[in-house]
Amino acid sequence: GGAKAQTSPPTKKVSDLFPDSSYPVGEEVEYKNDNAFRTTNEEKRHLDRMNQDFLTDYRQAAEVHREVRKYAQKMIKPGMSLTEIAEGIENGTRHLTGHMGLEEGDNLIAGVAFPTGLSLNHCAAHYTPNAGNKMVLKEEDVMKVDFGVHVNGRIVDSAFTMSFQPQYDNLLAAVKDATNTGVRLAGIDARLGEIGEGIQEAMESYEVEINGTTYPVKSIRNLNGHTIGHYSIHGGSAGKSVPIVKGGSNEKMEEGEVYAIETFGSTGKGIVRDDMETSHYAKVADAPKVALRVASAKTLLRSIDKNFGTLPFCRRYLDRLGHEKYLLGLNNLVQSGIVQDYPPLVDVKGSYTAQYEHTILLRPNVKEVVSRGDDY
Ligand SMILES: O=S(=O)(c1cccs1)N(Cc1ccc(F)cc1)Cc1ncn[nH]1
Ligand SMILES: [Mn+2]
Ligand SMILES: [Mn+2]
Ligand SMILES: [Mn+2]
Repeated sequence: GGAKAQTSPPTKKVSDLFPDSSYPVGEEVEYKNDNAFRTTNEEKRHLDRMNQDFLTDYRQAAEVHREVRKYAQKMIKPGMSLTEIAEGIENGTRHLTGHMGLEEGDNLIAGVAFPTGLSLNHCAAHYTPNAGNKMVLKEEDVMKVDFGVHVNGRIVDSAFTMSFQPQYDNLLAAVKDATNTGVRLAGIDARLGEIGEGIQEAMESYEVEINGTTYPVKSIRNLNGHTIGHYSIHGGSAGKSVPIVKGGSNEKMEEGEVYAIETFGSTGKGIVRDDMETSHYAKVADAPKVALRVASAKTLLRSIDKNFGTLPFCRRYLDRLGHEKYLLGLNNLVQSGIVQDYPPLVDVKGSYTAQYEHTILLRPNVKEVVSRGDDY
């Protein structure tokens, strides 16, 4: 394409590709039934027009996400190390937002919103390589690519699954269908429990044959979608969860909320537990002011505050900022309740899990699937 086309690897800021902040609007879906009035209601449209900066920031982050994942889907091949995959995605996000995140505070303006999840096979979420990781993507792997982009704290949390053998196609189809069902059922006044029921029904209508054995696809019952707040990946203490199985709460979705609709399918037990070495961490929003005994914990906490705030980070990001021998301090911050650790979440060994995730905006007059692309 002309001057307006993105390079591969992606290097051009999207703010240069879309002058006057004219980023693509996400998929707009009208509200149904009792909320259908919102489409034309002047007061709701006025409220929406008042959110221009919020919408522009969200759409810029979403465009970065689409362009980076398009590159990732093309470049990721078996034989590549997980580290080079993660760094390729993170550097794409940094170049396209124009924020490399090396100077203090820079990553809080725009850039990487949380660690690049590259969870394999029975591992469903929160896995990214730590320094020294030698893992290489294999042809038989099922990899969940879950990464975040933010602009001024407006976080796009979106994920997809990559596989290289057709035997996994039905597993991926089940989860893509389940996530799209969740996106369709979501809306102002939609009840969280009913969304979970619909997701599970779609998910569990599939089966998949892998290496000669046929498995029913199960919805992972202790994983869920979630609200997203300003610089807050799970909507903080008032955050809501979107179940992906029946039996959830009667609570309703509300006007102005932002949700990550994510579903996970599995050929295993359909339950995950913590396992393996932790890579993902985040400062707790209303953390207690604890007197820190460990000196290194103090300097580390100052760096976390200045570079990530409450955005999740991983050990590789601390390495990149020049921190060394920080593990004692980091573990002290976790023990003190100042930083939350997010260990990898795994189903049983030998099982296969898949994920799709979109971020949706419950605007006053319309539902916008801001992370929608022509890929998923
Ligand atoms: O499972 S969560 O911890 C959660 C918390 C409350 C409801 S769901 N989590 C939030 C998160 C935690 C750490 C991260 F580095 C990034 C995100 C969901 C998620 N993980 C990846 N994409 N979405
Ligand atoms: Mn900028
Ligand atoms: Mn995610
Ligand atoms: Mn999420």
